[in-house]
Amino acid sequence: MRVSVIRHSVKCNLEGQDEFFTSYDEVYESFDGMGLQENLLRGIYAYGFEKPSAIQQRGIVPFCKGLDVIQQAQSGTGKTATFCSGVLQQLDVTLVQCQALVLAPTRELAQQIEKVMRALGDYIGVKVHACVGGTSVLDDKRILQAGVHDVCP
Ligand SMILES: Nc1ncnc2c1ncn2[C@@H]1O[C@H](COP(=O)(O)OP(=O)(O)OP(=O)(O)O)[C@@H](O)[C@H]1O
Repeated sequence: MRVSVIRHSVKCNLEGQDEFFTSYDEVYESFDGMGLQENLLRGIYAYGFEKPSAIQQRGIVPFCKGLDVIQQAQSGTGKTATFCSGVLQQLDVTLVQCQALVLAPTRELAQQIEKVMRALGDYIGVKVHACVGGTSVLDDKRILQAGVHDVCP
């Protein structure tokens, strides 16, 4: 399914119906209206976000509903916070085991995603770790063995 808005598009593929796309055109103009858990909302506001960006208005809720979401938007439009919010909303932090794997094409991006995930998930108590080149594999191993919810390799 494809929603196209000027320079922003969110494609959502409904699970089990991947042969065709249908429109998911709900727009949420505030974070409050998205049905996010309170501690995630606190993290979002504490990070300084007041109003969702265009891609966030369209992308966070379908992500939280478990739909497959492809986001396409220009750099700096808020895609990272969109999928971080979607991941954080669905985590069960009482289970200290890896529940999300975020793949990024560069070390810098993986570390940036780790930072945003940790900041937005601060009040949830999320444990995030970026596995990137140039750092100790032994440290990675130790941290992963101790348990994390989210890994950004
Ligand atoms: N709702 C928001 N309110 C205020 N600032 C925001 C909001 N969403 C994102 N930002 C800020 O805008 C900047 C760009 O956001 P982000 O990195 O999520 O964009 P992106 O689309 O993932 O960019 P890129 O494609 O370059 O990775 C960041 O500084 C982020 O903190």
